[in-house]
Amino acid sequence: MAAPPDDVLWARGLHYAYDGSPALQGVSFGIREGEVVAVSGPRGSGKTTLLRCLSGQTLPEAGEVWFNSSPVHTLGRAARERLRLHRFGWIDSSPHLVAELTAWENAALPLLLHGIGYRAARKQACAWLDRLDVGDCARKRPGALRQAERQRVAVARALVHSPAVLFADEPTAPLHRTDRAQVLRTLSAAARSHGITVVLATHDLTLTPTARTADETGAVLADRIFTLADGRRSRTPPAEDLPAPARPEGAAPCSLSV
Ligand SMILES: Nc1ncnc2c1ncn2[C@@H]1O[C@H](COP(=O)(O)OP(=O)(O)OP(=O)(O)O)[C@@H](O)[C@H]1O
Repeated sequence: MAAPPDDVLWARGLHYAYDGSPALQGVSFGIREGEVVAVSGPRGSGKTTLLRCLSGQTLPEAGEVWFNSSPVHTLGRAARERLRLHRFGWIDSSPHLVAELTAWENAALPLLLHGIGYRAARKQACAWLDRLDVGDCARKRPGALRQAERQRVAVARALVHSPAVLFADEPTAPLHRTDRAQVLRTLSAAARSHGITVVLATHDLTLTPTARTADETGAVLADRIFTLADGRRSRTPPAEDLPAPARPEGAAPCSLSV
């Protein structure tokens, strides 16, 4: 099947089931280079499974996933791991940092795994921590950081090697309301300023009483919203593919120097 010409990452007819219970039922998806797409839907609608299939962590039972000209769905485990290490970034809802390493060492991990020298890796990691407003935490270990600071370190780690595609799975779920919008704006602005494509799984506004504004879910920062329900793409307006609100150059508002 030929790739859509403008899509950096695309999938067709994805099916996946856990022990016979379907999580994805024929989902197709595409994202252009530099685009920020929010994957929305209620709990259990298949957002995480979709991101895992798109990023090569999970092989779909049927369907195709292509990253540029690479057929992710047919690559072996080692090739998919290389793809994830070099071309993708991943942010989870919980910041899984290495407790024994400092914040900058955690942020530098992808670079160190790429074989970049210690000094250069530290410089790049500290620059990202600065951009994400946690530069003063660089020498602290995760245990000495607040949850929001740990999540910013995890964001720095996901961006430090300038991945082609960043997958963010409910990255603000554990944060307080006041931190959510700021972390999302920072993430979005950092990705946009570096031309990084973003697939952001975010909970359904209507089902999340703690999220009072679209800004807190990332929806307002996205170029498009792709809505899932029961493992299928939801066709229910108005949530499907809403254009982002008009804003200069499509950029998210952000006061940080990213
Ligand atoms: N490891 C697993 N084993 C069994 N069932 C699973 C597993 N992971 C997910 N599921 C089920 O698959 C379906 C889709 O789950 P998924 O986590 O992809 O949805 P989600 O939209 O990300 O949900 P949430 O917002 O709660 O994270 C759900 O019914 C879920 O219970």
